[in-house]
Amino acid sequence: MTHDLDHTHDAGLRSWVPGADDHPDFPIQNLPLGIVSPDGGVPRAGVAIGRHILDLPALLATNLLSGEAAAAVEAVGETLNPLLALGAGPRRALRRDLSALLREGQAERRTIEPLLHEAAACRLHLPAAIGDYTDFYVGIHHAENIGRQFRPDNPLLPNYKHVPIGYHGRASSIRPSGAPVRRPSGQTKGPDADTIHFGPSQRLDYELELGVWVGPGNALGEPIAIGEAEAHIAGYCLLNDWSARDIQSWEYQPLGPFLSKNFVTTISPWIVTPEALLPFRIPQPPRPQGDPKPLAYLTDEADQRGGAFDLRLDVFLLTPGLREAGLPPHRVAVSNTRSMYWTAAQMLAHHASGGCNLRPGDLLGTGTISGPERDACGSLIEATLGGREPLQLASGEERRFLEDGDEVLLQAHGVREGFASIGFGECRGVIVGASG
Ligand SMILES: O=C(O)/C=C/C(=O)CC(=O)CC(=O)O
Ligand SMILES: [Ca+2]
Ligand SMILES: [Mg+2]
Repeated sequence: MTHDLDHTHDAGLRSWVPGADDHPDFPIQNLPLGIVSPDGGVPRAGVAIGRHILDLPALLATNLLSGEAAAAVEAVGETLNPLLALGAGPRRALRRDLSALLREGQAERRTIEPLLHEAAACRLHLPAAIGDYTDFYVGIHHAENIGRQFRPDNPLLPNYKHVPIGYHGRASSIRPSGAPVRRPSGQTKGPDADTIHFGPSQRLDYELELGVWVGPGNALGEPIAIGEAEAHIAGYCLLNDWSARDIQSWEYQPLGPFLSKNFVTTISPWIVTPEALLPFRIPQPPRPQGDPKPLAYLTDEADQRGGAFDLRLDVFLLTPGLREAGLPPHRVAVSNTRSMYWTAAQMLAHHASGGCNLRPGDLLGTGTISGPERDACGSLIEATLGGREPLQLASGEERRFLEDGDEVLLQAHGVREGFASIGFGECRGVIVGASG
């Protein structure tokens, strides 16, 4: 990696903000950036610290931020795009200053305390205006599992281990955590049916993914070298690529997913920075024997050494039956980003390799991240083997696919001995009935 662990990562670091040290997602070692409306006010930049959000424009007005950090906040309006565009320098300066200002023993505590909002009283928005969204397919276990269902004779197509496969998604329907997910209607054809039908999807599913936020980006026609790719990544979020499997299986050939995946995509609203995730970087897991070496434009020594992540991923399902019985959400899966066949840098370098320009605030999805086991599946179509083996819930309910009123919650956490654990915050959505 291009930078190192520093004092902001120390496990012993404590914050004066009440509750921050014990927060499962947002201790002082994380400091993710977002756009919030405190108490219905105008959207502005904020940083999550425990159960609170620090108002960044208000902090700027105190003159407590140093030059480069102040420039980062000055750039921001109602979206973080201008800050993402500045790249790593100002973002790191801001992290250093925030870490110092929120640290236990900070003499300016009395000045900063009034600038904190209770997160529960804030509305969280999309952190950036997303110009373009692309979804990859780097979860190799998912690709094998779902490939087996869509193409039993040919699950993993021959290009998979050479090309980071992706499809262009839809930016307009990306929503922050908590927004309702309306069941889409669409065209379907049962496997043995001879008629084609239009109506509400009967095989509604979720997909457990990470989102990758693009930073500075490239000019049209000027590819990003793999060794430079990290410098163009501004941060990460959780991403749920809601998918209507019945619509998908009928529409997807030969051009790929279209309406089956563009009705809504949910993301967690905090941008977790590459700096915060530094302790959880790992070498790229070695490719299985016999797999081809990636081409040179996808190969970088530093990326191989530390371009992958060790992040625990969880999927929970809360149904109306569980809710009414006062039972906890059902844990459907525990997975890990180690199952990514390609790194974020490889995704980004590949995307730009033909000259396509990536712009600040563009979003890349990794694709569904499933582990090899049944209880590590990042989608229901995998977990229930296409609906053949439904989930059995403590409420007595069964689930093959999502029903109206079901809520899906995704989580991601970095957990490593000797370091503070950090999380991504919430990525949740409740299914509401189809319109009309
Ligand atoms: O293999 C297929 O035809 C379809 C795959 C998907 O539905 C997955 C997709 O959106 C990419 C991913 O999430 O991995
Ligand atoms: Ca997907
Ligand atoms: Mg989608």
